[in-house]
Amino acid sequence: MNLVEKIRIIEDFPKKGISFKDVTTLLKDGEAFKYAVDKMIEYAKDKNIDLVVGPEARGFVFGTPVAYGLGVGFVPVRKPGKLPADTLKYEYDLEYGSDCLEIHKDAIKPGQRVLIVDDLLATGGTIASVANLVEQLGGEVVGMCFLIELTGLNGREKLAKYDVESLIKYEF
Ligand SMILES: O=P(O)(O)OC[C@H]1O[C@H](OP(=O)(O)OP(=O)(O)O)[C@H](O)[C@@H]1O
Ligand SMILES: Nc1ncnc2[nH]cnc12
Repeated sequence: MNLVEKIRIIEDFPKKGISFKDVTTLLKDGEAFKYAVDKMIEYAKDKNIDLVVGPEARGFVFGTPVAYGLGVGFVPVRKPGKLPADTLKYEYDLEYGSDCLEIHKDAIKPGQRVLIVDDLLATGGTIASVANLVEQLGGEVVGMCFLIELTGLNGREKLAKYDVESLIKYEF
């Protein structure tokens, strides 16, 4: 199956100069969605994963079916103020300003093997922050899997010490 055909590209969204890769057109195609999730499961199945971790919001959409397929739990990394129990916070820089992500302090036990899943790797800022939170809790990031990678933004450089997989690559 050619997953590229399932991604809608909207130029200059959400602002001028951004070529937005819309995954909703893939998600609404059951066969394509299953194929993409199955490919992610295939990548992870021999890595002895204990937990899948995904960032809000599109990381939930791909991370939860991958966790289900691997027969393991899913841990959400959320935007500020959304998680009810004690959290660990990580603030990271954006092109303009900064953002913050949170994880429950009791979400990961030291030594657990973690797969991080998200829909898209751009600058790598989000997932580098997710990996930092996982490692602060003693988790071991044994793989990262994305539906889409924007290779021109060099997100992999931020993730150089990790095993990174993406199913679809665009330059930008
Ligand atoms: O590699 P980066 O430069 O960090 O960009 C990639 C992130 O950007 C999007 O999340 P965002 O929070 O923008 O949107 P969402 O809430 O729709 O997931 C996307 O889902 C990735 O998580
Ligand atoms: N170009 C892009 N398309 C969709 N989601 C994104 N998140 C960051 N950059 C993106």
